[in-house]
Amino acid sequence: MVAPPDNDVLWARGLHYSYNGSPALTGVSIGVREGEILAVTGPRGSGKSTLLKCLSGQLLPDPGEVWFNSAPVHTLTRAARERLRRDRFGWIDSEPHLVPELTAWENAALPLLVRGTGRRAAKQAALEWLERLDVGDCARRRPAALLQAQRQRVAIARALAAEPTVVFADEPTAPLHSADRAQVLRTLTTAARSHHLTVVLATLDDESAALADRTVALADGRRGGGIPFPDAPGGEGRAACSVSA
Ligand SMILES: Nc1ncnc2c1ncn2[C@@H]1O[C@H](COP(=O)(O)OP(=O)(O)OP(=O)(O)O)[C@@H](O)[C@H]1O
Repeated sequence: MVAPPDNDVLWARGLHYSYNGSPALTGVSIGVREGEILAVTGPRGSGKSTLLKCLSGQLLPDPGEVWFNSAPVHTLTRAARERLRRDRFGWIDSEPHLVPELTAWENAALPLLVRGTGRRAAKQAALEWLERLDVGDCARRRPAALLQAQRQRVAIARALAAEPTVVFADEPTAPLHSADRAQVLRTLTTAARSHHLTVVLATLDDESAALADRTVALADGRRGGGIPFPDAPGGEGRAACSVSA
């Protein structure tokens, strides 16, 4: 096993993953640099979600290696991977999946509370993020009393309030209308830049991908190629793409 390059917070090599014998990833390698926003694009079924789940330790590649800093995620026990996800990673799904019995602020504070942060500090962090995401006035309501778009904003606040090292966002604006989509994505990317978070964003939509520093395209579980941005001559900067298959 060879450790990843120093400037990659996440690094994966030769990822394969199959669901009941049906291949979803076939030899994807990728490096994600600290503090960058990386968009993973590709049509439905191309393997974006599976890649994010392998990178975040939810799924174990077979075969393949995933490293988070100097930790070989693919060799960690299930309990160690769960700790890593709880303490260092945030996850935003295309559906909000909130706890129905808890209010919006309690949902947003949940990862901090689980991690042992005091209730007052956790509440304050949750309320700040709910405000930033324009759902501060929903803080005391339960999910059933919220619109789907409001619930999704609460789920995004929940991922960011815990100040993870890496945020995995799997089509995070899918339940939002297009006007909301741009605003929420901008909030997410601005927050990532100001808090120096690394973001891996799976998206079907070119507008969302354009907010990223780099884009990696998947097709049929393999690398499709990076989409060059106009302001990145020579394939460097925003267009540089370290995925290979
Ligand atoms: N739980 C599962 N069980 C069986 N097959 C699955 C499962 N999840 C994904 N797949 C299959 O794996 C392949 C890759 O799916 P994946 O969800 O990773 O792609 P995706 O690019 O994220 O697609 P989408 O945009 O629709 O979410 C697809 O063929 C999909 O049908």
